[in-house]
Amino acid sequence: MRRMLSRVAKSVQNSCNGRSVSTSSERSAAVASAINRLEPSSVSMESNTKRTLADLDGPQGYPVLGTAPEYFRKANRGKMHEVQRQFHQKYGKMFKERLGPVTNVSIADPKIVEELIRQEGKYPLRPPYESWLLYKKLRSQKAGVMSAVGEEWHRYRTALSQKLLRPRNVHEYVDIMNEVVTSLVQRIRYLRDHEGEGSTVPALPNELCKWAAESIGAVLFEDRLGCLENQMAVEVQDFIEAVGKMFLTGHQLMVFAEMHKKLGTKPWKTHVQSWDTIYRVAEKLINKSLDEMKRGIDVEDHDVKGSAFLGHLLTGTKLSIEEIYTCTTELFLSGVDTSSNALGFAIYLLARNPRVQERMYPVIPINARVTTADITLNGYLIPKDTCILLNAYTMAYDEQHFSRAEEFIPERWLRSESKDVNPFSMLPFGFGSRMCVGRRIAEQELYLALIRIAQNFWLEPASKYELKPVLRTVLSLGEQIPVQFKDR
Ligand code: HEM
Repeated sequence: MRRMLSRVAKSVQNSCNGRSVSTSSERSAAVASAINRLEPSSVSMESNTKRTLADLDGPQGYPVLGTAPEYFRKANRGKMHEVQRQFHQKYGKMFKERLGPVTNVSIADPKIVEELIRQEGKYPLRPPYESWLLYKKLRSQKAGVMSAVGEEWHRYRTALSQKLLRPRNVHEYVDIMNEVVTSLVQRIRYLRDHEGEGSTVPALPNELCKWAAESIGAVLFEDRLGCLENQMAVEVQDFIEAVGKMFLTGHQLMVFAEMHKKLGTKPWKTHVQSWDTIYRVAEKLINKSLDEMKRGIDVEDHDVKGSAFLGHLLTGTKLSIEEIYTCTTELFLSGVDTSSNALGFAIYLLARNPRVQERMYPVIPINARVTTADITLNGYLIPKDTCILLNAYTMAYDEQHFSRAEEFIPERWLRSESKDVNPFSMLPFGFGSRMCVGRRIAEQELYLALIRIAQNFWLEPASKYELKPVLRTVLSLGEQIPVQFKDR
């Protein structure tokens, strides 16, 4: 981690000196993986108990609908993480609920999270939304690394991990990512001076989505998409909006997706249109990059290389061309809402406290697994195919796991201070062989962006706007961030 930071710092320094050096040849040692630090703790499997799902407590809910109406109540819309937290407060660290036809088990205790994850098989299963599967069937579209299951997923994952998770490979993108951050800083300054009031930047969350799209685009296509230009390509803005809508409607269609499809409801139609736009724009960008690569080969011009990432998928893996398109599309869309919201919440919190920590807003507040075999969890026999919700948000606010849980105490994450923290109480990128494949990319993007923003601006709270976070699969910022950017 220290090496990664020093590599990042070097690039930041270079960009401050107004130059950018290519350091692709530099060998960097592997960033210490959090996974390797996580040794199994003494978890009791309690296999001698006979408790089953029937013995597990939880909210009763309504006939047929179960607890679904609770989440669609006006006051609770977009706040599933809060509702889950309230259920945990009432029913304890493990409860069950029926969401329409599906029974879910929710857990919010690091020991139980560890117990679950230590029992994962070769192909961990994070449940894809039913609406995604319905869309793919409708358009005869293959699943990619985010949505595939079993052996298919494992093949994709193996092909992608080499480029995306090896620190040495990720470091090669530091300079281009840093150039993207330079554009972001310029854009913030421009919007603040020309369109903002009182040093604020209107619609900042959308600008941060553009930054995230530009940044992941730079990795996947090794090209600048122009998202942070005053006149950006309409198509990429369409893509960003479509990603937001796809995640929002995917969340809304979490229960009864099939029924929405049959009735042709508005969320279903929006969902389909959003996916169509996502695939259309991504395909165009991939085509452009592949054409460039071909042109370089045809004219034997070594300066025209196209994307090293796509080149690797084409020549270094056995993925078919269709699989390359699908996986690249899923990586592109996964990199937008996640990194942008993480950066936005960090900016917001920095403005309120320079010693801020972003864990207060884990952007994936609820992760999930489907059991691939019968298992014992916290003394309960959980059958195969049960959906388990891992409630990071609830754990983050639990005094049992974090003292003064509601306060900003960034020092708690210093190595010297964090020895009493159970690592399974905070897994922002998930865990195990199915953890976030973009983790190293996201960390590098965020270090660069936060360092450069802090170097350029003094952040202060603004009264003009209000933060209204909404859960739309990813915990998102809403329309505005109440922050003032003062020049340093
Ligand atoms: C701060 C930013 C990010 C956060 C907090 C985040 C978080 C997560 C989490 C919690 C998961 C589920 C892991 C699990 O089930 O154990 C995940 C999966 C995934 N993420 Fe990220 N992510 C971020 C950025 C990115 C970026 C930039 C990319 C694109 C390169 C990306 C691509 C993916 C993909 C493709 C998956 C599915 C992996 C699989 O199923 O094998 N993420 N992410």
